[in-house]
Amino acid sequence: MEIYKEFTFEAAHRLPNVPEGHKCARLHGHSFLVRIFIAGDIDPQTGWIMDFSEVKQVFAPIYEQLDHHYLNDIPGLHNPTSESIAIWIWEQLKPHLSALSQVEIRETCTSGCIYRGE
Ligand SMILES: Nc1nc2c(c(=O)[nH]1)N=C([C@H](O)[C@H](O)COP(=O)(O)OP(=O)(O)OP(=O)(O)O)CN2
Ligand SMILES: [Zn+2]
Repeated sequence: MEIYKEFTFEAAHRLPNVPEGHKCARLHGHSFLVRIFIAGDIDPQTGWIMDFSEVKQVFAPIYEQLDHHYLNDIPGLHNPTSESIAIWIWEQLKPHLSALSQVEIRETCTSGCIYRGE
């Protein structure tokens, strides 16, 4: 079974590698949505896979780096596409959350990506 915890953060970015004239080369912002998925078995004692608040606690320092920041300034996010952000979050989170199974990013209401570590 999988559980997820959802977060939203506000951030600005621009995409430096898009073709000339592409709208995303210009500075703009999004209300990003992040879903952190955890896979595992239900503990018969607690009745849960993991406490949602534990996911929140582990994600907190990563969240602080993202919320109300200019993403291009963050080391490792010089080209902050949804894909790069998902991989960046995965690489920071996985060492602290071994049951992490998926990171989902939604950049707009209609656009996003899912990363499962490969
Ligand atoms: N594969 C990706 N494509 C695009 C990314 C990305 O991260 N990965 N990012 C962007 C821009 O950041 C843009 O802000 C979001 O894209 P888009 O869906 O085109 O935004 P719109 O709100 O304008 O979408 P409409 O459906 O056209 O209204 C671009 N591409
Ligand atoms: Zn954008």
